[in-house]
Amino acid sequence: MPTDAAAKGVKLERYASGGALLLRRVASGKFVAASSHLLFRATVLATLALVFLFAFHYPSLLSRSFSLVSADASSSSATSSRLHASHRSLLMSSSASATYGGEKWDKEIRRSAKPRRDGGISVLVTGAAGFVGAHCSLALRARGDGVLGLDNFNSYYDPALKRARQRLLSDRGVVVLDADINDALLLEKLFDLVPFTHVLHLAAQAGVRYAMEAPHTYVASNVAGLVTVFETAAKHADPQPAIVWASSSSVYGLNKETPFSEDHRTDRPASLYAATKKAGEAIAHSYNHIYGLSITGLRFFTVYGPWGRPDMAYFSFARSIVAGEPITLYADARRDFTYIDDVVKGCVGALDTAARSTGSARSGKKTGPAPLRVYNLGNTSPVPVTRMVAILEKLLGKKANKRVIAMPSNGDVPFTHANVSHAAHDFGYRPTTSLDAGLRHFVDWFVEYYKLDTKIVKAAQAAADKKKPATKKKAAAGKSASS
Ligand SMILES: O=C(O)[C@H]1O[C@H](OP(=O)(O)OP(=O)(O)OC[C@H]2O[C@@H](n3ccc(=O)[nH]c3=O)[C@H](O)[C@@H]2O)[C@H](O)[C@@H](O)[C@H]1O
Repeated sequence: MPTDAAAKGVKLERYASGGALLLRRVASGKFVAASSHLLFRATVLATLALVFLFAFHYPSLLSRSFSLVSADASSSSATSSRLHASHRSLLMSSSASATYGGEKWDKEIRRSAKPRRDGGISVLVTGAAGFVGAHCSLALRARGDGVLGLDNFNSYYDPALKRARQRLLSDRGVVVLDADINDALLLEKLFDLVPFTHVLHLAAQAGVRYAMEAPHTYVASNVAGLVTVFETAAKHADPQPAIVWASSSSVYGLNKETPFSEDHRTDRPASLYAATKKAGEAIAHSYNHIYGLSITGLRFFTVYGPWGRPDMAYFSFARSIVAGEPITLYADARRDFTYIDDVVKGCVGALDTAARSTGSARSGKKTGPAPLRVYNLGNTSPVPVTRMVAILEKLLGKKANKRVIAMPSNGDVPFTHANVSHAAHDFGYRPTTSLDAGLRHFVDWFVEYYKLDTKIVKAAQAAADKKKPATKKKAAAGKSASS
């Protein structure tokens, strides 16, 4: 009996627990039903919210108007956010979108692009809020040419500086659109509105060493973006414009022959940046060959000056010297530093001597061969980076906290030196600015732009002038001192 009772007890317990289980199952069944209902409602709501957000952020896809591209101006300079932001902004629009088109917009574009002198040219400048782009746009506008700029304002470096350049251009009547070179529809729209005689294509992902951190941004901008510009110019623009674009001294890569001449080997790039520029030169060849596009590539040599790029060594060193932060110098590095005004003269010379394209977007045929040119735009006098730092120290009145290390394996090359005889022959390119004179212009601008203590800097510059022998003093005073 005790065993029976015990067995019954176990059974009862089983029934009881079975009942509880049943009850729990019934309850959870109701719960599941109730939750699926809720889940269903939540999904519907979330879908509606997403559709709304999508429509709000991407009006271009729904309305067939054109979307503006602009990078997140407030993003920090931390590498990860820079990487993310610049990659995103190369191909996508960000939260700050707006629409293109409309009578007023068309009128603004036409007004900006219209030459104001007889025989003036009409130039679409890509990367117009960039360093070289802004200077070239100003120079073209100053002599009465029509200029329309575009720039994606990505945050590879401080977009506030790009906006300041945009304001400078706007004050002189040059419109710089927030737009990306990968936006083919926008480019087509611009070519529909304006019969541009020239495209000065300067938009690119710059920087030699950053290519190791963000390789795909280089492909998106320097390869895909370049193709989009060539495609539109070749197949849509009527008439086809002549194109002048920014290649780089970095294409010489591991070349050891000096000074670097356009005839030297360029098939051993040392960085991905260099490889994308070299790819650009090959792509230019094919568009010239097939479509009769007149194309000129300019190999820039470490361009510096006022309104420059904060990622470049001379600029970031100046900031670090002022802030008392250490700088790292790569031992024995030398560069053919080239002053911006000299480079601008080279760009304008290349535009003025570019023969017309020979193709037709309508027929898809070319009437004959069009020119394909490439030129070095350098200073022809390499200077050790240590010397560049010494000049900055003198001009800023402060010693740098230097750390010298062997050049790391980061895509850098130890030495550049341009032979510019082709550019000199074809459009009279003659660089005339010494590194002392050019850095002085840079420091004057730097001090004013960042509202630094001018008194300290002026005193340092006066002291430096006193120490100089008379002939050098004269050379440093002029903007176009000989190098
Ligand atoms: O001619 C070009 O085609 C390229 O020029 C520019 O590249 P670079 O000549 O490498 O300029 P930049 O970075 O200012 O370094 C200058 C020097 O400082 C040395 N350098 C650099 C950094 C550092 O921390 N320490 C250092 O010694 C370094 O070893 C170098 O010797 C453009 O950025 C590039 O976009 C492209 O246009």
